[in-house]
Amino acid sequence: MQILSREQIQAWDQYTIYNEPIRSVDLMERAATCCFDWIRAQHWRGHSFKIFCGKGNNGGDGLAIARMLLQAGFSTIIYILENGRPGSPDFQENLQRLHEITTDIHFIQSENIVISITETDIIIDALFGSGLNKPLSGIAALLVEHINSAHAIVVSIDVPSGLFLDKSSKGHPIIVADHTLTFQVYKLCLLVQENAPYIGRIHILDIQLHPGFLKDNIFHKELTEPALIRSIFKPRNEFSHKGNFGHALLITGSYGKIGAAVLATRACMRSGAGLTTVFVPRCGYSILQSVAPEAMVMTDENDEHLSSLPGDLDKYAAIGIGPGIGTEEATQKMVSFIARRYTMPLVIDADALNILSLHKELLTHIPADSILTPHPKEFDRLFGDHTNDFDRLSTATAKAAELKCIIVLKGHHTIIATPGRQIFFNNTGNAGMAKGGSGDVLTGILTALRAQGYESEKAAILGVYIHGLAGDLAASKLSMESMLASDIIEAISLAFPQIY
Ligand SMILES: NC(=O)C1=CN([C@@H]2O[C@H](COP(=O)(O)OP(=O)(O)OC[C@H]3O[C@@H](n4cnc5c(N)ncnc54)[C@H](O)[C@@H]3O)[C@@H](O)[C@H]2O)[C@H](O)CC1
Ligand SMILES: [K+]
Repeated sequence: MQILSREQIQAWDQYTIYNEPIRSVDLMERAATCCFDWIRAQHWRGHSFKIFCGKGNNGGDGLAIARMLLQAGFSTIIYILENGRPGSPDFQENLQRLHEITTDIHFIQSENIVISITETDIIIDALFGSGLNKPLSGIAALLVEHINSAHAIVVSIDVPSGLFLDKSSKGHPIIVADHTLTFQVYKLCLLVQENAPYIGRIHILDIQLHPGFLKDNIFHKELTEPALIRSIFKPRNEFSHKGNFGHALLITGSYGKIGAAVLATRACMRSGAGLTTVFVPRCGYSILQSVAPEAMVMTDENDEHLSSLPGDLDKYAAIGIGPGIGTEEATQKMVSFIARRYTMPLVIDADALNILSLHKELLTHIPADSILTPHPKEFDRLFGDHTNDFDRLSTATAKAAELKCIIVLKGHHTIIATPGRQIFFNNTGNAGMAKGGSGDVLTGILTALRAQGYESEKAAILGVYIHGLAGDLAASKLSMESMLASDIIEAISLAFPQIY
């Protein structure tokens, strides 16, 4: 699914009106009908509706929904946030239609907001949608605060009012929704971590905007969906042998962090690599040999941390480096040598990223098409502090292009930024994966996919998806609270069949 900017969504609206063709007010009616159908399907009994409308088209949607609820017999009161100016034409048309069936329409025009909201109320938030042009202030801000301090279920239409679609709304007044009914496609503001407190559960309503618009335009942001994943996935040929699936090398572990090596190794083997070799300090030898007997183990001359190279790097189809390696001076030298001399793409994670942050000049040397997998803190160490997720996204886009690398910025919707300035938002995974070890598992999966011949960009999109899907399967069996990174590895076997 493409993710459109505010301007693109407005253009799509106009394209539909012109090409379907359909009158603007009828498109609003279609959008409102989708919302009404969703609301009715919730079977909220014993509740009454309080609908808060602005005077733009988001408010127009609210008025149309109010009419439908009243006609279906639901107790409904309408509140309009007055701004002293006429509403949009479609708002005015819907106000007139509503006047024909109710007088329960109230205008909010003073800072003294006395509307009582109880726990049995359902709030429909149709104050502002994609037309928001500045942070809410004055009566609008007070109204948002009033709604947020009540304990009613809040359903936001299109976006929670106060959220900008494409830029940060940090620190501004924003409705805290339980459900967001958004039209046609995801908006960027519904995918970034910083807005998680406001958006509740997202429901995409198909209001049948004209499909021609998607064919006639190019988009740079996309949600990864099963169809895309299936188009990337390469089924195994029956006549293949282990040599066809590549030899993966994992450069991992230090004293006290051999677990990271174990997790990355086991995830790599579970994700289809033909052969897996793991390079660890000597203290990791017996551990790896006992918990990962299918892997080959090579040890550094040092007991506790890595300080040398694991022989000839060119014989491996893919190399993953970083989980648990620490940042000892000798380890820094080893990472620096590999970053400078190796020419095939690497999967670079965890402490290897921290080492790059300590020697930023290395960034320009890392092999093209390498996959970097930072979480937000590692990302900021690499590329500088960011105050919000939108800025982080812009930097990821720019740096992926500049360094010709794939940047996998880990989060609720992990972001994959490509050298071609394309951004993919992953849509699998859950909060149960926010635990130590999950990242090591991802490194193993990505290295395995690279070893099997997937190009880096495809390996990143597919690997992040599989990782999240395995996490979802683990959570459904074991709960988000109790699942461990090892459980994600076990669930990889169940995740693959789901994308065949
Ligand atoms: N294709 C679709 O997605 C459809 C969307 N619909 C709905 O229309 C809104 C967008 O409507 P629009 O009139 O462009 O904008 P808003 O209703 O969000 O508000 C605009 C209104 O408010 C004023 N304003 C903006 N910011 C502020 C502020 N901070 N304080 C005070 N006033 C502000 C602005 O000047 C305008 O007057 C979309 O979200 C959908 O809900 C269609 O119904 C169907 C198709
Ligand atoms: K809204």
